[in-house]
Amino acid sequence: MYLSVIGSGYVGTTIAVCFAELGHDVVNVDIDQETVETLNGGEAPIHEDGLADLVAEHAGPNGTGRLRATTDYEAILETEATFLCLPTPQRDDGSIDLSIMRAGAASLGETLAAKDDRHTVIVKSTVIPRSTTDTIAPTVADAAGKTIGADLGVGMNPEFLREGSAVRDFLNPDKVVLGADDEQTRDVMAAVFEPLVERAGNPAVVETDTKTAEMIKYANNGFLATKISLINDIGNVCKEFGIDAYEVADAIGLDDRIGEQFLRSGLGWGGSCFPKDTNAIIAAAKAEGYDPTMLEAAVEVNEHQPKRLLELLDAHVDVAGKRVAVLGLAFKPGTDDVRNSRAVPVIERLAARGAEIVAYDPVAMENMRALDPDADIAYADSAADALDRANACVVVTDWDAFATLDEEFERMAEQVVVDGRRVVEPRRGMTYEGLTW
Ligand SMILES: NC(=O)C1=CN([C@@H]2O[C@H](COP(=O)(O)OP(=O)(O)OC[C@H]3O[C@@H](n4cnc5c(N)ncnc54)[C@H](O)[C@@H]3O)[C@@H](O)[C@H]2O)C=CC1
Ligand SMILES: O=C(O)[C@H]1O[C@H](OP(=O)(O)OP(=O)(O)OC[C@H]2O[C@@H](n3ccc(=O)[nH]c3=O)[C@H](O)[C@@H]2O)[C@H](O)[C@@H](O)[C@@H]1O
Repeated sequence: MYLSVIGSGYVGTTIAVCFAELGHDVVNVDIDQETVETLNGGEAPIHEDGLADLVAEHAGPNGTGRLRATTDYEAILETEATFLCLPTPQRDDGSIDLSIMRAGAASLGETLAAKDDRHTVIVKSTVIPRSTTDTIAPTVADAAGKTIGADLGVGMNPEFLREGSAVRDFLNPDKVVLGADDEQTRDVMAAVFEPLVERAGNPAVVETDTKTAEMIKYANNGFLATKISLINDIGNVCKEFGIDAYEVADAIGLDDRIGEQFLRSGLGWGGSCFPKDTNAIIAAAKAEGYDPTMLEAAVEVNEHQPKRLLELLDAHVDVAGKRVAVLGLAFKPGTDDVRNSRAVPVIERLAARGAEIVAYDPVAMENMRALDPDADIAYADSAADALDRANACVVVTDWDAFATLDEEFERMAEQVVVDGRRVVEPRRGMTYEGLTW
């Protein structure tokens, strides 16, 4: 099929190149000229394992030609279905901001006004229940001067990929959720995903309506975020008793009703989605008159973890005027994304204490510098350089590279290490504190 994907970020680029890999022809529409030129040059605009090879294979001068990018929405006219992969950030009050989705939907509708045959729009972005039917579909239809159902189908297909394993996750899903409110749209969505379902060994295909598909996404993220906050809450209890929360987690993970994944207690969750999606569904539920206590508690525990890390540091070092090494800036290993990274509140608290901050991350330093250009942070070329003459070290991201550090700690003025991610091996002469172990 000939598909269009609006938005070429972590999700849009990943699904566009994977759809090309699956045999579809794809045009990626983005407003960012640099992103478009990077893709058309056969290079990946984001750092994701396996993405660069697929982009080189399908886009650019030496590619199959199945993927191209443009800033021109008109390119959508020749396609059969369009995925909307636009940002759905949070407002200051935590509620979802659909303004970018509405802008993209309006541009899409204006373009579709010139199309004669039926077109299918598939919302990929994470949107609160009823957004597709009450906001996005009407915006497209009004701008196109078309009728939902007759000449316009609008469906919802939530995405579950994780950053750092985006390509692998998309090509090996545990489920494909097809949210549609009419059979014709559902059939088009099933046809789009048919090559993926076949290649991925027949994962579950969940066919439902659009608002249920929207909710499945929030429930998925809400459950995962709450699972992490629960193991962090239990981890904080363990710490008070001098118990290793990881030993406890290993044991309870053997119960297949709990499962061993997402039991790594520590600094908690960051990223572009868990924070905004938990806040968005909380705000949406409250607007409907229900107060989701558990989800609110998950957010509260998560916000507490950076504070606990600094309390452990304070117990060993008064960092005022002292050099503190921050190891890790990305919100998790395997990505250069710093959106809502736990490094941000940790660095804020260190700065508030008057510490001299020197940070290192294998790939995310440029993004952190761009996120907060005025921050008084020195950036080191290596973990060893960050540790040089430091009076303390806090570990924020569980990069594998930090697990092998050993004699580098000799360069510290004082070997005080507070580990937020259970990644550093304690060594002789080191004052080591684990956040929940
Ligand atoms: N990042 C992730 O791991 C996942 C994100 N999602 C959801 O997918 C959606 C997109 O997220 P990301 O890909 O992370 O966003 P992103 O910020 O990485 O990419 C968004 C892209 O849209 C482009 N854009 C903005 N306005 C536009 C417009 N009017 N027309 C065309 N392009 C426009 C931007 O230039 C950017 O390239 C969000 O709703 C997010 O919650 C869902 C699953 C995973
Ligand atoms: O909607 C999204 O954007 C995505 O959000 C998460 O994916 P992602 O945020 O990329 O990364 P995760 O691997 O889920 O980690 C999220 C955060 O939880 C933290 N985490 C994860 C696992 C764990 O055991 N403990 C823990 O603290 C990580 O450090 C990270 O800060 C979900 O896992 C994806 O399924 C979803 O599609």
